[in-house]
Amino acid sequence: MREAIIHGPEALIEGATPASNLLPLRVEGLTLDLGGRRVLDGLDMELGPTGCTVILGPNGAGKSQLLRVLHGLLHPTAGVVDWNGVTPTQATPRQALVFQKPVLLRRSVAANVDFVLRSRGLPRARRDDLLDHVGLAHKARQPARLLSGGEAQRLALARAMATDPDVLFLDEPTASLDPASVNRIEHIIRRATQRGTRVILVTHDIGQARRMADDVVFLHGGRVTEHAPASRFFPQPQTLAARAHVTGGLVL
Ligand SMILES: Nc1ncnc2c1ncn2[C@@H]1O[C@H](COP(=O)(O)OP(=O)(O)OP(=O)(O)O)[C@@H](O)[C@H]1O
Repeated sequence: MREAIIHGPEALIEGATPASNLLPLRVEGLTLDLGGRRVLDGLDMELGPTGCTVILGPNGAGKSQLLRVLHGLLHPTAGVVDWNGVTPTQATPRQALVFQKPVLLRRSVAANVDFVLRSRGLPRARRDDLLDHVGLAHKARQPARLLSGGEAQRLALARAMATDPDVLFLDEPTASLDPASVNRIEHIIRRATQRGTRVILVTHDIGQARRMADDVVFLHGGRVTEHAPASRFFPQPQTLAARAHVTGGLVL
């Protein structure tokens, strides 16, 4: 049996004001079967009110499917997902999920943000600030399909932040981006966290995990095998699998 090290919600991150009453998040016995396969297997965890949680784990561990269940896109086969008394489906409108491959409309950069603002009945006047915030104001009239990978990710972030979500899920937002683009996106995420947005980030970039994480959830075989503050996780991962993952070894 795998060792499970679960810690409760962390203290408030200094300087951050929780914008949300969706936290803490409590997950108990979360099980998800897909295509006759058990993808999440009795997963338990609890996330505190502020900061950035990084979810680490090898390919196929269940990280992306976990984000989908927490966000209410997939219904669990069994178990409890409790957003402070609210179900994932009820919580969905107050959350945003950015996929690894940004989903953008075949319209201009500006129209991509306008679409989100309009769909939520929010003033279009916010668009210029949002584009400025992600460094894309000068590309507002350009078709979104002509953006580079890093620019497209930043536009996806602008769209996600247009609704001022309480919780922002990011699934490998900087995969295959150059170091400067990674830096810009990390800066945007950090500012969101400082403003009180709760960030839950999946990444395979251990350097990024070290830079961004307040706490780390290590997922293996559809289970949380370790959950600890980053300051404790990185120097001393408690499980063999987490140790191997952090040092680039083979996770069995
Ligand atoms: N629709 C599906 N039917 C059956 N199995 C699925 C389905 N979708 C995902 N899976 C399986 O669920 C497991 C977890 O997938 P998931 O995408 O969550 O992994 P991950 O940890 O995000 O991996 P990666 O790091 O490679 O992105 C994988 O083994 C995958 O093959």
